[in-house]
Amino acid sequence: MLELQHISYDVEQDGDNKGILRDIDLTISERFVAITGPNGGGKSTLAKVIAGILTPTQGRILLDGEDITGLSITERARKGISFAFQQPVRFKGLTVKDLITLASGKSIGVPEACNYLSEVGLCAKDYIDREVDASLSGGELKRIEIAMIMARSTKLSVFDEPEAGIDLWSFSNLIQVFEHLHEKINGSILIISHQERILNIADRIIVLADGQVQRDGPRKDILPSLLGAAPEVCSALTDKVR
Ligand SMILES: Nc1ncnc2c1ncn2[C@@H]1O[C@H](COP(=O)(O)OP(=O)(O)OP(=O)(O)O)[C@@H](O)[C@H]1O
Repeated sequence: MLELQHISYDVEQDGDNKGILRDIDLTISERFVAITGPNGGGKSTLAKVIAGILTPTQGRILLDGEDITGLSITERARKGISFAFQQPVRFKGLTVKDLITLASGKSIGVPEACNYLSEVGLCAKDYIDREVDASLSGGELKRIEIAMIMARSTKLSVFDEPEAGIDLWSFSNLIQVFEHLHEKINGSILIISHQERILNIADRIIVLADGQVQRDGPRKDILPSLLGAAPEVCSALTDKVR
């Protein structure tokens, strides 16, 4: 269970303090939680604060009751937080199999590594020995990153807009991947998304706007109002996958 207690994140702008996150209080224990809301609302910043990439100006973060606010990304990863970037990282010199094996933390054979690739819709034999370098497309890289997170199977997996940079055809496969993850993952998935089809598989939806939690509740209570909602939320929901 992840607890965010009075989390604020300020930046200095033109000599003033600008509140990017403002007094956020959330407890996340559901299996699949989506964070959505208008552009610039603070979603990516919140994901980075959870992963340990940014340190909050105020507040505490607890994972299963343990205060992890002062821990680095690596220490948090060890405690069981995985983070998938909007723009995945390339690892020159390592193959796809190397990365999946590293992520799983144990020695796994080619068939098992291939299973993870198949689950994210990649034809395993074409990818298993490929180097994770600039020759992979953004969508391929994103799916490899999701396969790594599946192999890690941590307490909390955070995905920042997994749909970004993925074509519509691959996006349909990605939805299936997340539906599958929802069924089989042991921990929680926290996913930042503007996509109705992703929000549609969430147990809970949190709407972040202007650095604050604007709405929060079970999908059935939040999604209908979002779909008929304020213009800026609607455009944020529809603008993203092109
Ligand atoms: N280091 C920084 N300095 C100044 N402003 C910042 C900084 N980091 C973030 N911001 C601003 O904070 C706001 C929130 O940014 P963030 O990326 O968290 O939004 P988001 O909800 O993820 O947006 P999107 O839906 O467009 O991805 C934006 O207005 C952004 O420009």
